Amino acid sequence: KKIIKFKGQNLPPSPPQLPIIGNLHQLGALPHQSFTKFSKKYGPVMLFKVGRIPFVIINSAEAAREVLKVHDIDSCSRAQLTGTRKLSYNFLDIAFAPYGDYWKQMRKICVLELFSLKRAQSFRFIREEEVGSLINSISQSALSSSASTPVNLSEKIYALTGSIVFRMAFGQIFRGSGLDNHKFEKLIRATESSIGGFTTEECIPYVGWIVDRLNGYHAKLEKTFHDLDNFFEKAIEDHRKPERAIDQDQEDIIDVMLKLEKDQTQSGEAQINKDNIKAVLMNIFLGGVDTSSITVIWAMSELARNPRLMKKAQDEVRNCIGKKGRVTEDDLDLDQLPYLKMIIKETLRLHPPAPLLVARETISHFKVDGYDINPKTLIQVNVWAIGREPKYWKNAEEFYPERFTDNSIDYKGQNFEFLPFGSGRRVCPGIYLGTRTSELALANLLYCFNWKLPDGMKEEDINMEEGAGVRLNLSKKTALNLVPLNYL
Ligand code: HEM
Repeated sequence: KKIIKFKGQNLPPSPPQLPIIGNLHQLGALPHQSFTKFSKKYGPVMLFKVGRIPFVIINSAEAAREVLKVHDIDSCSRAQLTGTRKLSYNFLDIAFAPYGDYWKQMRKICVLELFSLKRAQSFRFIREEEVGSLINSISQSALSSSASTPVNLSEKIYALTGSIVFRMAFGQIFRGSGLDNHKFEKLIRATESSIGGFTTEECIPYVGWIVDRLNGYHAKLEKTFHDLDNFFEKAIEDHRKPERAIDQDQEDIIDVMLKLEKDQTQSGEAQINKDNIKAVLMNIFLGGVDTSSITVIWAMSELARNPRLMKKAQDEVRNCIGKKGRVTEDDLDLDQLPYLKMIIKETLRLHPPAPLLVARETISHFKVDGYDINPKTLIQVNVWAIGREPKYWKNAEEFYPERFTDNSIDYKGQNFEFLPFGSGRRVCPGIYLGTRTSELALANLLYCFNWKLPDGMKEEDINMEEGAGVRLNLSKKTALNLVPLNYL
């Protein structure tokens, strides 16, 4: 039937497939890297199959523009997968909800209420306090002599973004929530590994369920759901308690969602209920914690490898801030730290936290680069490959923030050679929140400390390999350990 259906179509080229599994064996541990290699042979638009599921991989800015701009509406749904269905309370979230009226409504709430500029700025005190705690905790390891001990910066930065997102979503309850950083990280990792990917049964019908049963997929999914749900349930119920009275400018995400729920119930158009709130909270954890921490960790790794850039960045921040003691968000607003912002851009170019964006599912037929793309095809835009393509970037593999001097290339989704936040209808709504957190943390790390490599280590020894295994986000394989020396 399929041969008849697709007869006469010009499908994108594919590497040879094996029966049943298709191209599964060719994806490797880091699929974005495998796709980049294959595109040298098969071109910028390729068709892969994982079992029976067709994926189109986009590896050029021109093709990305065709998909995300020209055919945005034809390609802006999401696949309805088992793990995602469960953890999103049957697609009541924003990130994984299929395109339709429900998603449009949630996206509107998200843009106008949850992540608006005003709301994001109201969380400023949280970001500044938590960055302050990070600096204090590093200061304890940083004696002014060379006897300081290395700190595991990866762990510290992850704890920072975790605490910020936690407080934004739940108010003050992190430390009293019964979850410590470690348990919290485990829960997020478990959620990440169950979401966004397929079960074997989805790829290989009839027999795949045996593999899912043997590897305990469903039991793990149930446990993750149960842990997450218990936690959200308690947080929401705590917020409903009558004794909770807070000022409007101190509202967290749960407060805002509960207020919307109440308003809608009163006006008789109830759309939001507890499950919607839980699903949105899940998105905020997945979208907000890893992405910003990964950005700061890669940025510090690149700078530690390159003392010239590290000094230039520190000189900029220190000349601007003087003896004030801390960098605040006012300093970021005043456009006084252009080099710092270029470092964040360059980090997002070489190390985009979501190297393949979030897979989109096509709604209708369209053509890209002359190839037919059919409905129900998954599309993955390889922004990692596009960000390293010599056609768009001179000395593309080099970390060189100066490349952003005097040009208007930005990450907001209009420059298709640089798409760390995606583009079009599904573009990340957390751009401001994500970049603010990363900039503030990096600026303070550079301002407050001089950084040395642990004894016996040279710049070229810093391991810059990417970590495999997590489906959505691309972290550094090994932790970054550096020795802090107090500057002030
Ligand atoms: C450096 C930080 C961040 C990066 C690099 C990033 C990247 C992305 C990317 C690539 C997408 C998919 C876009 C697409 O499908 O075309 C996305 C979607 C999303 N992000 Fe972010 N993100 C960041 C921070 C955040 C933060 C802080 C939040 C919220 C607290 C957030 C919430 C979301 C949500 C809800 C979506 C789904 C949008 C939809 O499908 O309509 N992100 N993000």
